[in-house]
Amino acid sequence: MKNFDELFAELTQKAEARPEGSGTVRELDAGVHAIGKKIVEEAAEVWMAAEYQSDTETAEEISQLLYHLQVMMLAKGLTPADIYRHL
Ligand SMILES: N=c1c2ncn([C@@H]3O[C@H](COP(=O)(O)OP(=O)(O)OP(=O)(O)O)[C@@H](O)[C@H]3O)c2ncn1[C@@H]1O[C@H](COP(=O)(O)O)[C@@H](O)[C@H]1O
Repeated sequence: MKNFDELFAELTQKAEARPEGSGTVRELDAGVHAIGKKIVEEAAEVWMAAEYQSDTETAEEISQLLYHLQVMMLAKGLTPADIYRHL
Protein backbone atom coordinates (compact mmCIF):
# COMPACT_ATOMS: atom_id res chain seq x y z
CA MET A 1 0.00 0.00 0.00
CA LYS A 2 1.24 3.51 -0.79
CA ASN A 3 -0.06 7.03 -0.34
CA PHE A 4 -0.35 9.88 -2.85
CA ASP A 5 3.14 11.32 -2.22
CA GLU A 6 4.80 7.89 -2.29
CA LEU A 7 3.18 7.06 -5.64
CA PHE A 8 4.25 10.44 -7.04
CA ALA A 9 7.85 9.82 -5.92
CA GLU A 10 7.76 6.38 -7.59
CA LEU A 11 6.37 7.80 -10.84
CA THR A 12 8.94 10.62 -10.83
CA GLN A 13 11.68 8.02 -10.55
CA LYS A 14 10.13 5.97 -13.39
CA ALA A 15 9.94 9.04 -15.62
CA GLU A 16 13.65 9.68 -15.05
CA ALA A 17 14.93 6.09 -15.27
CA ARG A 18 12.50 5.05 -18.05
CA PRO A 19 12.53 1.31 -17.18
CA GLU A 20 11.46 -1.18 -19.82
CA GLY A 21 7.75 -2.06 -19.64
CA SER A 22 6.66 0.93 -17.55
CA GLY A 23 3.09 1.96 -18.32
CA THR A 24 3.89 5.38 -16.89
CA VAL A 25 6.71 5.93 -19.38
CA ARG A 26 4.43 4.73 -22.19
CA GLU A 27 1.70 7.12 -21.11
CA LEU A 28 4.10 10.07 -20.76
CA ASP A 29 5.42 9.38 -24.25
CA ALA A 30 1.84 9.41 -25.56
CA GLY A 31 1.54 13.02 -24.39
CA VAL A 32 -0.86 15.41 -22.68
CA HIS A 33 -3.72 14.85 -25.16
CA ALA A 34 -3.72 11.06 -24.59
CA ILE A 35 -3.31 11.45 -20.83
CA GLY A 36 -6.23 13.86 -20.77
CA LYS A 37 -8.43 11.34 -22.58
CA LYS A 38 -7.42 8.69 -20.03
CA ILE A 39 -8.37 11.02 -17.17
CA VAL A 40 -11.82 11.62 -18.66
CA GLU A 41 -12.28 7.86 -19.17
CA GLU A 42 -11.25 7.06 -15.60
CA ALA A 43 -13.43 9.86 -14.21
CA ALA A 44 -16.43 8.34 -16.00
CA GLU A 45 -15.55 4.93 -14.53
CA VAL A 46 -15.50 6.50 -11.04
CA TRP A 47 -18.96 7.97 -11.67
CA MET A 48 -20.41 4.68 -12.95
CA ALA A 49 -18.84 2.66 -10.13
CA ALA A 50 -20.17 5.09 -7.52
CA GLU A 51 -23.71 4.76 -8.91
CA TYR A 52 -23.81 1.08 -9.80
CA GLN A 53 -20.92 -0.86 -8.24
CA SER A 54 -19.50 -1.64 -4.82
CA ASP A 55 -17.56 0.70 -2.57
CA THR A 56 -14.45 -1.44 -3.16
CA GLU A 57 -14.79 -1.13 -6.94
CA THR A 58 -15.40 2.60 -6.59
CA ALA A 59 -12.26 2.96 -4.48
CA GLU A 60 -10.28 1.08 -7.12
CA GLU A 61 -11.54 3.37 -9.88
CA ILE A 62 -10.69 6.42 -7.77
CA SER A 63 -7.15 5.08 -7.30
CA GLN A 64 -6.80 4.74 -11.07
CA LEU A 65 -8.05 8.29 -11.58
CA LEU A 66 -5.49 9.56 -9.04
CA TYR A 67 -2.76 7.64 -10.86
CA HIS A 68 -3.62 9.22 -14.21
CA LEU A 69 -3.85 12.67 -12.61
CA GLN A 70 -0.33 12.12 -11.29
CA VAL A 71 0.88 11.16 -14.76
CA MET A 72 -0.61 14.44 -16.03
CA MET A 73 1.18 16.30 -13.22
CA LEU A 74 4.46 14.74 -14.36
CA ALA A 75 3.76 15.53 -18.01
CA LYS A 76 3.20 19.19 -17.05
CA GLY A 77 6.10 19.41 -14.60
CA LEU A 78 3.77 19.97 -11.64
CA THR A 79 4.57 18.74 -8.13
CA PRO A 80 2.19 17.81 -5.30
CA ALA A 81 3.09 21.15 -3.66
CA ASP A 82 1.75 22.96 -6.75
CA ILE A 83 -1.57 21.20 -6.19
CA TYR A 84 -1.71 21.37 -2.41
CA ARG A 85 -1.42 25.15 -2.39
CA HIS A 86 -4.87 25.29 -4.03
CA LEU A 87 -6.56 22.92 -1.57
N1 LIG B 1 -1.41 2.83 -9.70
C1 LIG B 1 -1.21 2.53 -10.89
C2 LIG B 1 -2.26 2.51 -11.86
N2 LIG B 1 -3.58 2.75 -11.78
C3 LIG B 1 -4.05 2.56 -13.03
N3 LIG B 1 -3.08 2.21 -13.87
C4 LIG B 1 -3.17 1.92 -15.33
O1 LIG B 1 -4.35 2.55 -15.79
C5 LIG B 1 -5.11 1.66 -16.62
C6 LIG B 1 -6.44 1.49 -15.97
O2 LIG B 1 -6.97 0.26 -16.20
P1 LIG B 1 -8.42 0.09 -16.82
O3 LIG B 1 -8.76 -1.31 -16.62
O4 LIG B 1 -9.36 1.12 -16.33
O5 LIG B 1 -8.13 0.49 -18.28
P2 LIG B 1 -7.98 -0.39 -19.51
O6 LIG B 1 -8.72 0.38 -20.55
O7 LIG B 1 -8.35 -1.81 -19.27
O8 LIG B 1 -6.43 -0.30 -19.72
P3 LIG B 1 -5.66 0.24 -20.94
O9 LIG B 1 -6.02 -0.68 -22.08
O10 LIG B 1 -6.08 1.66 -21.15
O11 LIG B 1 -4.20 0.13 -20.55
C7 LIG B 1 -4.30 0.41 -16.76
O12 LIG B 1 -3.59 0.50 -17.97
C8 LIG B 1 -3.33 0.45 -15.60
O13 LIG B 1 -2.09 -0.08 -15.97
C9 LIG B 1 -1.94 2.19 -13.20
N4 LIG B 1 -0.66 1.90 -13.60
C10 LIG B 1 0.31 1.93 -12.66
N5 LIG B 1 0.07 2.22 -11.33
C11 LIG B 1 1.18 2.22 -10.36
O14 LIG B 1 2.20 3.06 -10.88
C12 LIG B 1 3.49 2.52 -10.56
C13 LIG B 1 4.35 2.51 -11.79
O15 LIG B 1 3.79 1.70 -12.78
P4 LIG B 1 4.63 1.39 -14.13
O16 LIG B 1 5.03 2.70 -14.70
O17 LIG B 1 3.67 0.64 -15.01
O18 LIG B 1 5.81 0.59 -13.71
C14 LIG B 1 3.25 1.13 -9.95
O19 LIG B 1 3.39 1.26 -8.54
C15 LIG B 1 1.81 0.83 -10.28
O20 LIG B 1 1.20 0.12 -9.25
